[in-house]
Amino acid sequence: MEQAQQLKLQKRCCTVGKFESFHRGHRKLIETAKRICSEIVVISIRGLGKKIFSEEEREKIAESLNIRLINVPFSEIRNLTPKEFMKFLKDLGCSVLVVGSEWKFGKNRAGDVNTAREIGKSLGIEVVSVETVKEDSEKISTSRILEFLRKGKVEEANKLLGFPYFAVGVVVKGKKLGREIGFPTVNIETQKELPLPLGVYAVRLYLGNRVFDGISNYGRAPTLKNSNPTLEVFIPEKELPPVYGQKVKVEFFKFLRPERKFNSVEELVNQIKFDLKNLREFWRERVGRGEEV
Ligand SMILES: Cc1cc2nc3c(=O)[nH]c(=O)nc-3n(C[C@H](O)[C@H](O)[C@H](O)COP(=O)(O)O)c2cc1C
Ligand SMILES: Nc1ncnc2c1ncn2[C@@H]1O[C@H](COP(=O)(O)OP(=O)(O)O)[C@@H](O)[C@H]1O
Repeated sequence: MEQAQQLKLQKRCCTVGKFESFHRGHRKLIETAKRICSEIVVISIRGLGKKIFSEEEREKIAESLNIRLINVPFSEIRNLTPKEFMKFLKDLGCSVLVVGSEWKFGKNRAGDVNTAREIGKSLGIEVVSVETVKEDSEKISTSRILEFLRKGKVEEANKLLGFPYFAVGVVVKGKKLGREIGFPTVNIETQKELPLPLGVYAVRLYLGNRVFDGISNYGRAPTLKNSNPTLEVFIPEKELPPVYGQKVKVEFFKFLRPERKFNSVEELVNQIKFDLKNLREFWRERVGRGEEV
């Protein structure tokens, strides 16, 4: 084996932060770490800031990135001085620390990358800093992504994330009214409250090892039900197998329109037909732009 490769195999790269969303900034850190180390540990400080994924969803992302995710409550580390914090990393077996250039750490955020480098020398931890990843001259952050999601700006949020925003949930029984009006939907109980405005979205449904393009209504269905906000997905031109109790994933691509209360079922049906036209248009444009289908 080549010597450089052998050295890489012995190294454990660690990276520290909230890591709520694994956005493009976070992923640049992980990619940098993967070039240096064979093992990557993401030390995720919990209990700070805004959330856009459930814990299980974050674990799924970590799995897909082939990294080890260690969740550490903020209360456990909040009083550690920079020196104590670096010692904590050493005890976790970190030989390299990969962080963003603006990273601050330790009690009262007293330490920065230079402090880490200095302390790291005596502990045998190499510190690698990564330049801030920006979009439109502004740092990519989970709170920026959340702002976009809250406004229904799904495409903008996805651009910062670097992957489609998604929700995992379990298929539950609906009222079966959808079937009566010609649009049977899969009703999904999500693990988190969606930060999205109530309305209609272009989505992709992952069911076992099958993937379906679909349209979802996230809302109360005020025309027929007036329920608590529920995520429902209709798959055009496909008959789905019975899936109650199954875990599914829904990826969001575009907000098509806000949810409305219609005066009659006929009006609702006509609107859904129009939504389906818009959905087809959306996928066509996406293919036209050369984005993956
Ligand atoms: C694409 C789509 C858009 C919808 N938009 C609305 C809407 O704007 N307002 C509304 O009251 N119901 C709307 N619905 C209907 C309800 O979301 C729901 O499908 C219906 O009440 C059936 O519920 P069930 O699955 O419990 O039977 C829409 C459904 C679909 C598939
Ligand atoms: N846009 C970015 N570009 C580069 N590194 C980033 C970016 N955002 C966060 N990081 C780094 O990722 C690690 C985790 O940061 P985190 O606390 O999750 O940041 P945020 O909440 O701003 O997304 C830190 O080392 C931080 O410096």
